[in-house]
Amino acid sequence: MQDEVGRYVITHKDRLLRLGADLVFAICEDKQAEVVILNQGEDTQRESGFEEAGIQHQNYLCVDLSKFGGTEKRMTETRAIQPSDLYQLRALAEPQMSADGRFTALVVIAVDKEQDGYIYELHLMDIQSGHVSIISSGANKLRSPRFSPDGGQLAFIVSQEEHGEHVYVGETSSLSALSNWTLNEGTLAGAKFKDLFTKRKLAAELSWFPDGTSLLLAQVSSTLPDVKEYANVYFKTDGTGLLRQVETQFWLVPLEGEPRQFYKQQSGIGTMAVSPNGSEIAFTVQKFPGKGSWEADIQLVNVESGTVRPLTDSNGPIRAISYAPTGNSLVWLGHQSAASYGTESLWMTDLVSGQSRALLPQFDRPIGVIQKGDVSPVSGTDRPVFSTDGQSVYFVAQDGGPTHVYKVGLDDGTPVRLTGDAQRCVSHFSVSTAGDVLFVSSTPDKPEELYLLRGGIEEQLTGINQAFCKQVRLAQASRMVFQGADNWPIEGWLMLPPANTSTANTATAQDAPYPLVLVVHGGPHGAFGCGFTLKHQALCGSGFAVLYVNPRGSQAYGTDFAAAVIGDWGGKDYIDIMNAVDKVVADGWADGARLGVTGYSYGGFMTTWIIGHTDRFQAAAPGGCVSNLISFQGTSDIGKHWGPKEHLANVYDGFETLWARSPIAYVKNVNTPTLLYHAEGDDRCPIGQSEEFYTALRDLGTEAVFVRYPGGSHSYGTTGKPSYRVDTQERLNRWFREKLGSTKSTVSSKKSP
Ligand SMILES: CSCC[C@H](NC=O)C(=O)N[C@@H](CC(C)C)C(=O)N[C@@H](Cc1ccccc1)C(=O)O
Repeated sequence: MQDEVGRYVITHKDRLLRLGADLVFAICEDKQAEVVILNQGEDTQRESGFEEAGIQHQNYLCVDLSKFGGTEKRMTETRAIQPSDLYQLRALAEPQMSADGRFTALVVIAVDKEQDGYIYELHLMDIQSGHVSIISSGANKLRSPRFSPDGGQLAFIVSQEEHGEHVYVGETSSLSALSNWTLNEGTLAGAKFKDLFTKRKLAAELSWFPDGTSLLLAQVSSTLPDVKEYANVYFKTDGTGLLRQVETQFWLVPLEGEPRQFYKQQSGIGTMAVSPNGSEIAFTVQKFPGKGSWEADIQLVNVESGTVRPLTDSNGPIRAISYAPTGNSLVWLGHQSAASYGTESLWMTDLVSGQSRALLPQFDRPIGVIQKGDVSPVSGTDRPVFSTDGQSVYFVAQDGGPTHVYKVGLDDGTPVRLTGDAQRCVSHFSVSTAGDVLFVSSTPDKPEELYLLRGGIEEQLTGINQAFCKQVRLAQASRMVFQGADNWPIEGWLMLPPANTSTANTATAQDAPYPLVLVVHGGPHGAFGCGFTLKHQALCGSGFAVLYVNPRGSQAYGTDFAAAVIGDWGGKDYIDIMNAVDKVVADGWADGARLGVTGYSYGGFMTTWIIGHTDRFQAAAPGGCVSNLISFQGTSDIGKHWGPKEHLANVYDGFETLWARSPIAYVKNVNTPTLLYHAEGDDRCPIGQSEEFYTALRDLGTEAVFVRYPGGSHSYGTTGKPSYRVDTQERLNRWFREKLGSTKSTVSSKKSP
C-alpha cells in the first residue's frame, strides 16, 4: 500500500477478519487510508459459485479509490497491451436508474475464455452507499434490466439456449441486499426472484405498464423449412440468415395472475413502447418485408381490444420510439431519405394526425450511437427520452469524433450538450424522472465506465476496467485535421506506441518515425470516433503508430460530406486518406518505407483498392472486404437496394461503371503482400468477395494468405466468438510485424502530433 489507496472498501466484515483485520486497520491508519465496511453482517452468499464464473467481484473496490479522492498512481510495472486483453476487458451496457434516483442497474459483459463466449452480470448499485449486488447469469445472455415505475421492482430477461428466454422480477430492496448470485438453469437458487414468464424467443425489449403491476413482452416465433422457396428479391439478412416466416405475439404479463396475449401478427417487429396511461402499445414494423429496403412504420395496438391502427406513412427507417408524458406524441430515431447515406435524426410524430416533424432540422449530425469502439458485443442504448415535463428530449449524437448526451426543447431545435467536453464516446444512456443522466462512456485510452450527471456535476460511478488499465500501457490519440481532396478538412487521429516507462502513457517522440498502420473504417458511411478501440491499442502495443481518419463519405460531418462518396468509391475518399498518410510521413511521425494498411468491410474495399493503385504499402490486411461491385449486388443482403444507390449503377446497365470501381479490376497491379480474412457466414459482404481477390492474387503470383473463420456474420469482429476476435488481431499484429518490423528506425525531425 504505497500511498496508492485512499479508501479500502470491503463488502463484508468477515472477509476483512479473514485477512487479519488488525493488521489491515493499522496499515490503513498509517497510510491515512479510510476503511469502509459496506455490510456488517456475515457474507453468507460468498460461496455462491460467482468466482467459478470467472469474474473478479472486487471490481468496485478499484473504482472508489479515484471516486473518493484517493491518489491514483500507476503500478510500477506495466506491460504492452495485446490482442488477448479482450479477455480482461469488460463491456458495460443498458444503464438504468430507479425513479427515486437511489439505485442503478447495469449489464456488465466479460469474455469467458474457457467457454469461448460471454458472461453476463447484472450490477445493482445503491448510489449513496456504493454497495453493489451482482447477479451473474453466466453464459446466458442477460438483457433489458428495467425498474418498475416506482422503482420497487426490477425485471430483466435471461436467454438460456434450450430453456428458452426467462423474464425474472424481484424487489429492488431485496436484490440490493444480496451480495453475489449465480443464476443456474432457470432458477435463482435462494434469491428473492420470480421466474415470471418464459418463451422460446422474446423480442429485445421489456417494458413496464405504468401502474407497475404488469409487463409488456413480445414473443417471436419463426420457421425455416429444409427446402426454401423465395419469390421476392429479398431473401436473407446478415446476422440472422435466410428469411423466415415470423409471427409476433404481444403479451400482457401481470406480476400476479395469468399472462394475456392481446395481439398477434404474421411478421416481426422492431421496437415497442407502452403509452403513459397503459392503454396502447406503439411498435415499428418493416414497411416492405420482401423488398429488403429499410422503410419502417409505426402502428398502435389497443391493449384491451387488440385493434390496430397504422400511424405513419414513412419513407425511411424508424426505431427507438418513446412516448411523450402526455401520450399525444412519440419521438423516434430514423430518417426520411431515400439515399443510401441517410443519417438518423430525431423525429416527433403526432398521435392524432400521424404527421411527423424533425426536432433538429438544422443539426445535421447522426443521432444515436453509430460507433462505440470495438470491445462490446452488444449495441448501444440510444433511445431518446422525454423530460418529465414533456417539454424537451434527451438524446445522444456524434458530432465529428465525440458522441455526447444532448437535450433539445420541442420548439427550439437547438441542441444543448450535457456531458463534459472530453473527446469521449457515450455508448449507452438513460435519464431518470428527476433529470439525472446515467451513461456509459469510453475514450480512446480509457475503456467503458459508468457515469452519473446530476445537478450539472459528473461523477464516475464504476472502475470496472480500472485495475486492467493500471497493468497496461495505453496509447493516446492525437486529433489532427488533414487537408483532403479539394482542400476539404479531414479529421483523423494518430496514436503512437506508448513509452515503456512506469510513470506515464506518453508516446516517445524520440523514437519516431514509427512503422505505421493505416486503418480504414467501414460504411463508407460509418465513422471513427472516440470510443476505446482494442484494435488500435493492440497495434500500438506491437510497436506501430496507428493512423485512422474519417474521409468523405463518413457520417458525423453533415449530409453533404456523407454524400460526397456516392458514385466515387476509390476517388476523392482515396485522396483524403492518402493525404493524411503523406502528412504524418512528412512530419516525421511515420516511416514512409514501413507502411501497412488494414480495414474492414468498406475499409476492406479501400485496402484492396489502395494496393491496386500504389505500391507504397509494404503489407495489407483487408477484412470482410468488397472487391467486386458487380457480384456484390446479387449476393449481399443489401446488394440490390443499397448497391445501385451507392454506385449509381447496376449490373444490367452500369456494368462498366461498377467494374471500373472494383478493386478486382486492378488486381494485376498489386505487389503488396496481402492477408485476407473473412467470416464464412458473412451475408453482408459474402466471403466470395475475398475468395475472388485471393484467387487472383495467388494466380498472379502475389504473396497472399487467406484466413477463414467458420460461421459468424459480417459483425463477427465484435459479436463473434472471442477466440476468433483475438485470433484476427493476433494475426494482424504478426503480419505487420513480419512485413514492417516494429523496431525503432533512425532519422527525422517531427512536428507536434
Ligand atoms: C442498412 S444499409 C447500410 C449499409 C452499411 N453502409 C453504410 O455506410 C454497410 O453495411 N456497409 C458495409 C459495407 C458495404 C456492404 C459494402 C460496411 O462497411 N459495414 C461496416 C460498418 C458499417 C455498418 C453499418 C453502417 C455503417 C458502417 C461494418 O459492418 O463493420
